[in-house]
Amino acid sequence: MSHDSNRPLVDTVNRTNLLSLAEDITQKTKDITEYLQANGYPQPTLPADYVGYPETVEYIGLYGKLKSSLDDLLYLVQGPKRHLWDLCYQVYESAAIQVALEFNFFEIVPLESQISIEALAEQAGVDIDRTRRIVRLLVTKFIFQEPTPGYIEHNASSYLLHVDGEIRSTLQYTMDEMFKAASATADSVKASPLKYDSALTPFSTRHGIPIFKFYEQDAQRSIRFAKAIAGWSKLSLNLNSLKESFPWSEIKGTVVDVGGGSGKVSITLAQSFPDLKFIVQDSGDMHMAGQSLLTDETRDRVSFMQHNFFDAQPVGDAAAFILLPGLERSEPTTPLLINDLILPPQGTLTRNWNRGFCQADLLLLVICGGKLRTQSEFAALLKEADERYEIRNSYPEEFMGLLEVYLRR
Ligand SMILES: C[S@@+](CC[C@H](N)C(=O)[O-])C[C@H]1O[C@@H](n2cnc3c(N)ncnc32)[C@H](O)[C@@H]1O
Repeated sequence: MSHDSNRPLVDTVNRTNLLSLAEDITQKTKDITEYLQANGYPQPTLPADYVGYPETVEYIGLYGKLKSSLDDLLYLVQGPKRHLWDLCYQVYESAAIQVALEFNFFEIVPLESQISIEALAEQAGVDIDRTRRIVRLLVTKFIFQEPTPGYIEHNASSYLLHVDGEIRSTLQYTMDEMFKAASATADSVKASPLKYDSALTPFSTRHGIPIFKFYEQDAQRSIRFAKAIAGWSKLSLNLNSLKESFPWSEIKGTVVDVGGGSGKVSITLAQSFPDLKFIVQDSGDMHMAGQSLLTDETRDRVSFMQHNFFDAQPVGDAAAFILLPGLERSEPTTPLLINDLILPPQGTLTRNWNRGFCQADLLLLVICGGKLRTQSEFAALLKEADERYEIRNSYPEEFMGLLEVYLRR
């Protein structure tokens, strides 16, 4: 989605009037209903296995506008005390999801039928009392349902966590190592209130070592992290926009995907551009998760290489580098493609979109002392590394931005 479509439109709604907001919500709901009808989508009724939501730019835009008004109405109707009350309880809701994930509740509850809470507890190896209390809180948050007292079945969200191991990994690593790291954020700021870097992060405050050292030492969590990154792209990122934002069919040869994780991006590109080969470089054990993502049409063209991107780049003569370069030894036309979020200028986004960017920005702070950057901040950072870097194109597509950078020769 281009940011233009997210910019606040001239807004005639009185956002501090309940009925004015409610009428706006009715109108925006009608817009969605009409969009679904006109484009042949069913109206959502949410059976557990329902996955029919359009993943189109138009639908995401319509949904975002409705959500903004729903948020405004809720805040107006509940007021600050209830709002702060809810914020406090978010911690305990996360605690419940943490236990459900750790003890495999999502896989234990069968796909098509109910299970008694007793049987769930027994298979999970947790006492009935705590199992019951945890699932009952989750049911109120649209995770599982309890159609008959004492019996649990999937709703659409828990169903997705049952069937999709990558999305499940995204929730698991978030509620495990990342949630623990996030809870050490104030401690980390206290330890160094006026400056931060990639060594002093909430993650290292909580776990004792920086994030990628942590994964180097823990093969199981490293594989889960690779799957989790692939899961993120299913939940929020639109890989299609990456396919469209650069003329991949015009380059020939090998693309080096630096810090490419499990290779999800390369494999997706390889499926659409059969003339390109990819080398996925990563310092961790990510390739183990990547092997299982390969398909027959991509197996010969996507390879994995363990490589620390702080060491000299072993591949020269590449067609393109995603993220970090070995540009000196490649043609001057070889682009460095930085695939990252590009922060739009402040004040140009709706609150929903702004929240999404701010959340990702804090995630980077917590895990590696990183941050989101605007295009001009990227330009300044690149110049710090080498004066000759030039950004020639940018595609600030929602959460799949791309900067096309060249080394001037
Ligand atoms: C957020 S993930 C991105 C994965 C992939 N590019 C994607 O978009 O799906 C960052 C990746 O960088 C890798 N990484 C971190 N430090 C590295 C280093 N020093 N050398 C190589 N890879 C590194 C991590 O192992 C991880 O897979």
